[in-house]
Amino acid sequence: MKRIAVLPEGSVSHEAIDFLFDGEALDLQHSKLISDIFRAVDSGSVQYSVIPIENTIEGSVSLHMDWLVNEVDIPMQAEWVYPSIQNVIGHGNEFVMGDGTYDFGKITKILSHPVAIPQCQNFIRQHSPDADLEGVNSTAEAVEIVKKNPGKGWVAIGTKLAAQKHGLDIMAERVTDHDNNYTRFVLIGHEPVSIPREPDHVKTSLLVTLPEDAPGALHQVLSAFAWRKLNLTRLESRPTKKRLGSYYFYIDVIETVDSVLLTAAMAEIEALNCQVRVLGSYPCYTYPSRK
Ligand SMILES: O=C(O)C(=O)C[C@]1(C(=O)O)C=C[C@@H](O)C=C1
Repeated sequence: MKRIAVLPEGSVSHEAIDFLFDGEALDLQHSKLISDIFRAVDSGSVQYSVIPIENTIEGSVSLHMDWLVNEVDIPMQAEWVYPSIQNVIGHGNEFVMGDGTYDFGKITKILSHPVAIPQCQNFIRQHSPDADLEGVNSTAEAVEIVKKNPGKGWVAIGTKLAAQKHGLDIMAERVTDHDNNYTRFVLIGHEPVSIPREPDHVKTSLLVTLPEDAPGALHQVLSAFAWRKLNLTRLESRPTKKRLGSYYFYIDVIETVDSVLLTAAMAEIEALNCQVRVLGSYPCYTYPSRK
């Protein structure tokens, strides 16, 4: 049975890993902190860890991308996209009105993961503009905190799974600003992983650092992919954190790392005095396609 570190029961990450393995029995080690989830592979307590890296509404989960690059050296072994369906969860009796609907104006505090709160801005602005907003370690933790604090007017933004686990009410369903709210997850680990279905495609993630003061260097890097007709699906700059104005480029390519074309492109980029680090070459799965 695969041992996998993941955020607490009822988190979006938990729902997402169950989807990836399609009901396969897994030995899930739930941890409260994403930092512990990153470290779990290196400490040997698990084979793989589940890391959310990008969201449709919020974009990159920068903290997690930075951890992948700066804090650990663990390859990505699979990527999948899963819907982040967020709901308002609370002790319904604190807010219920005579007609059975909820008075969201009575909400004093909304707790959730800092990435989930901005996904629901419109709902919050419209229904509970005066509520305090508090970011916690996961959507599941937010639901647990609300459960333990009845009578205070607190609600959480989280999954139905978490509401069920803690016996709380779903006061409003699907409250994200856009229906197509998906999160991209990666599985990191030192060994390739077997997943019980065919991937949609294979991708390689590269981290490219340009030489200093080299005008046109990024253009030349991109040309190495372009003239080989290699399909890039992500290009993002992040600060190297070494000095202001110094960046690395995070590049995803739809190709396996050992393909002739990508090997040649990487050699060309290195010949430009760029540093190239392979963060992983892995199968990708898209919800809900099940090949
Ligand atoms: O808090 C959770 O439920 C998580 O799985 C974490 C996380 C994230 O870090 O992006 C995952 C997806 C959600 O959209 C919001 C939060």
